[in-house]
Amino acid sequence: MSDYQLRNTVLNLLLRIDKDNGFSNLVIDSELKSGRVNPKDEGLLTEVVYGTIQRKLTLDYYIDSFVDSKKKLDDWVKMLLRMSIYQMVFLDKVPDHAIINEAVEIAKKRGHKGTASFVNGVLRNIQRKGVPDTAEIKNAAKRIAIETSHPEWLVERWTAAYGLETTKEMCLTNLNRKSVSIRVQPLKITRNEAMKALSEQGFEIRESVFSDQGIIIDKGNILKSDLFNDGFVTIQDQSSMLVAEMLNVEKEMHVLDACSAPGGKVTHIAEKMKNTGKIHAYDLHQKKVKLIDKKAADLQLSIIDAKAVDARLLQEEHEEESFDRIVVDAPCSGLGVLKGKPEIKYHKKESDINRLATIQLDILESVAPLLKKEGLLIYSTCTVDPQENEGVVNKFLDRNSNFSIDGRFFEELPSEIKSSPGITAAGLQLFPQTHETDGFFLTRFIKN
Ligand SMILES: C[S@@+](CC[C@H](N)C(=O)[O-])C[C@H]1O[C@@H](n2cnc3c(N)ncnc32)[C@H](O)[C@@H]1O
Repeated sequence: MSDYQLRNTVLNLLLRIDKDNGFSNLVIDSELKSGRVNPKDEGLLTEVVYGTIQRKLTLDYYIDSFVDSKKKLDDWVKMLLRMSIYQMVFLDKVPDHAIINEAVEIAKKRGHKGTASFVNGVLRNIQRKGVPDTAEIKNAAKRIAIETSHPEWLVERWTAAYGLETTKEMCLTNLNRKSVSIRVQPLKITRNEAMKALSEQGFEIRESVFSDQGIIIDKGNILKSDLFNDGFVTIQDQSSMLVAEMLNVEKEMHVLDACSAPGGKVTHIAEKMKNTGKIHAYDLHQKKVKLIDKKAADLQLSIIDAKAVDARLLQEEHEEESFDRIVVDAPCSGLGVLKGKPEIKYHKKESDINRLATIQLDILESVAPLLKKEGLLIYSTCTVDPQENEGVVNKFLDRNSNFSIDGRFFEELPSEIKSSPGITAAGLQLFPQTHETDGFFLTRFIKN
């Protein structure tokens, strides 16, 4: 693949992610798996696609200061400018003149001579004058929003909840690439055995403190390893591993996972139960239920019964007090996973949060009667938002006096996390900047 073809592919991927609301990680993975991209170019392709999405608002701020606001740009022209400026400003692998020449070539082929000279003019101007200084933006929230490419409403919302410094740190951390962590399937391999095998294959790895099944990968592509392809390990963020760790399951228990797809946590729970007992795993979408079945089959776990049912209607499926443990890993705004799925920050609206908080509470209330007395219920989300997290927990407690937060939850947390800044009476909010994880919330209720 020539440099020109590589840049054209990057542009196509970016347009696809933008137009179809596609998840960047899925779109990139499928392109890399297609075999069309030369392995030596994989790093640059991934970096430019992610980086351009991560920095979209910053890049648009730069473009706006060089382009007349009345000029209407085609989507592809704007995206071509964004990806070119991203490389010129934030990467130093390719010289500016080569980036500009290739952008002009693409513009010539996709548009006409006029488009090419417009693209050339904007990029040469930026090369000559440099990008505008964001320090001149007086309003602090607006400045963080532009500098870290987060929508202003989100910066204001986080600032109100966690303060300006924490918000700034969180927004900056969200610009970093996501670290990969994996979980071993302990019925097939021990963590030590997996670590030894990975080290021998040249991976740089560390033990996770979140789970005795967890391994952090500092270097190496796990998707290409036999351990992954043969179902000895699965990819899971360390924060998500806490759910099964804190659920305290035992062999032969009866467990409900109300929002289960694609099956990351439910398979971990099945491993903890040593593939004995029964887990009922639900998800709203039939298509996604297939993903749970596939993950369970890959990991050779047979106790998971997956079915498409709206979790708000589970009282029609099961009798009261029939489960020892319940997990509600609720649909949420996903604002904790912006490192890996940066496009989420542009698609989410503040009004989505009200709607999601209602669904989260409805699901909790629907499954609450199904839990046995003294049973444990974990509520978790992959978001950083006080309304969806502590807010939903407190509303649930107000309306369900037979439930309380299980105080042992805080004692049982891994020692490295016990004094985490995100601990409140309602549970544990993990921030992306604190423990090398996604932003994640979890808490444990006990039924009295
Ligand atoms: C955070 S994800 C769950 C991730 C999963 N627990 C895992 O570890 O792989 C939330 C899931 O809830 C599902 N969902 C959304 N609304 C639902 C509902 N009313 N009932 C059941 N599942 C729902 C979504 O389809 C999505 O797969």
